[in-house]
Amino acid sequence: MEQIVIFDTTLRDGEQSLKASLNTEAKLHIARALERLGVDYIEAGFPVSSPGDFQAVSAIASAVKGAGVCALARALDKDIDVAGEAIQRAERGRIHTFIATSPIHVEKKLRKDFQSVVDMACASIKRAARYTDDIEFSCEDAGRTPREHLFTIIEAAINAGATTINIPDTVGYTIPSEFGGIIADIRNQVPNIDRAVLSVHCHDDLGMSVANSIAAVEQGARQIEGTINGLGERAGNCALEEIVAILKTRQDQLPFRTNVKTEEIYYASKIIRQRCNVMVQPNKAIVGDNAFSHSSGIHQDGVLKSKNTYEILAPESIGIPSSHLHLTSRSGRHVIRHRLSELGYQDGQDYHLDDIYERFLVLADKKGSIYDYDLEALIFLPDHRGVGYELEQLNVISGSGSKPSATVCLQLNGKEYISAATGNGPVEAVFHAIDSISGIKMKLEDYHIHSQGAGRDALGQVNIVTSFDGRRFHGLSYSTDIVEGSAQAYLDALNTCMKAQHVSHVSRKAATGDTARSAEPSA
Ligand SMILES: CC(=O)SCCNC(=O)CCNC(=O)[C@H](O)C(C)(C)COP(=O)(O)OP(=O)(O)OC[C@H]1O[C@@H](n2cnc3c(N)ncnc32)[C@H](O)[C@@H]1OP(=O)(O)O
Ligand SMILES: CC(C)C(=O)C(=O)O
Ligand SMILES: [Mg+2]
Repeated sequence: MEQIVIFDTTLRDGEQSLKASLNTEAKLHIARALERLGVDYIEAGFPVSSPGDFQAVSAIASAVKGAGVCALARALDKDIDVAGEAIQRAERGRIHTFIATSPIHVEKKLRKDFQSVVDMACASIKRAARYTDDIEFSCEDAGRTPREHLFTIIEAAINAGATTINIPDTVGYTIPSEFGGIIADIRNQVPNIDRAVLSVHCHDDLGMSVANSIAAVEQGARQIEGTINGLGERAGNCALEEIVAILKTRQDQLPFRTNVKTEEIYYASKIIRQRCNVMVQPNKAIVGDNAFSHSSGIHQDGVLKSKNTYEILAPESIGIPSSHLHLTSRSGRHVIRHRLSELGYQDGQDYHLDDIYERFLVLADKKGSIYDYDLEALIFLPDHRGVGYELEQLNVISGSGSKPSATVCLQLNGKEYISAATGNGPVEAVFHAIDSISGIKMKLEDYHIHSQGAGRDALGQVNIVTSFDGRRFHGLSYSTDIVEGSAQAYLDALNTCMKAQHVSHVSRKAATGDTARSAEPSA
């Protein structure tokens, strides 16, 4: 199988797009991750641009042994000399020199004619040969350069000593069939093209950088340039993790190999996110948070039955420990049972799926995402529906300068009961209102609230111990709203108390004919 050379320019083109440039330490950290990943070349920087970048490129050239280290230079003697010096210590040092070839760039930016550009390119390549025999030449804005000009400058560059010819679509202007056509024409029309490796460097302005690079490979390009996470000028560069994953997944269409260790992709992506302070969108191919996460019930069911129903490559092959089944109100029963069984709970023994699923949907509609602790809360949360007081509505007014008050609406046996009360705080006001409905004044012995999970959508777990008539009752609730959670926990204790009252009432009556206090509502 033929090899595709993977040329990483995260530290050069990627770095150009950052709000703050990287220091040597950060660049070295990223370079190590890229070396671990197995890219063939690391374009470490543009040494003439600043003393700091010169230092960073030199440090990477000294430290990295597992990849070639490349330095960028304009077609100017000064740039070439500084680049040559920076890669001096590299085991495999490359100089990458470039000059724009499109009429727009030549005339408007460089303010030269095309022949001067060809001359500058050849002179800089010859100068680079003083430092290394590994010389890359790029025709900047090749995507908008007339074919004849491309053929002319490429032939001249190879004759001057360039060993890699790079065709950048600098402004991401071309479409795949067009870009593939440029590569095919270069291969067919440039007489000495076999003496160089043909490379491509695509930008993503129209979202086609990866497709254009693949089209180029199909037409004979053998080096792909890009960045991890698709970092780079404007809309970014071709995302190398996507290229490598495509080549791995579609061997049937693209029989090429790379030296990249795909299991290192996720690690490199994370290091680069953190060091560059640029996160990736959740739905980013290969490395986004959702790239291996399944959210809808039908997909989750499919993946649980056979992963390849919805996964075309294994997350482990990218270095992601496993795919993730994201629980939302679009999830179905299969995935709930699966996750609970992974957590050690058995349907029928610890919970009843239909029952928990109904409550799962209510919570998921409210919270958005459901985590393991939410599921566990659903198991342990007592369900008094239909067998005690249920909270219908709760309104609380609380703030500095006013006495906290609460209006509570409860339901019991199909009837609604409403009461309002004040308290020292909103929770006490709620408890007073509940007391006035039930007519049972439980004593609050203990009240604990703690967070299940972190973040703004964490669940508040409320544990309450009350006492009444010499007995203690435990109340528990989980809620995203701690006042509502307190009401639910208090009702839980109240409902248990009412059951106990009923039992003792019946048994006492049976034994003595005594009339114990009834727990019927007073409102
Ligand atoms: C497509 C790309 O990504 S190319 C790489 C782009 N990366 C960068 O520019 C990052 C690093 N750049 C820098 O630090 C600075 O721009 C430097 C050090 C390179 C140059 O700084 P300055 O000398 O102040 O020039 P400035 O950046 O303002 O302008 C660029 C000059 O280089 C010239 N130039 C641009 N490309 C080339 C080239 N490939 N070969 C020769 N000259 C070039 C421009 O015509 C302009 O020349 P002028 O001053 O005669 O008009
Ligand atoms: C320096 C060159 C290769 C470049 O980054 C571009 O043209 O996009
Ligand atoms: Mg570029």
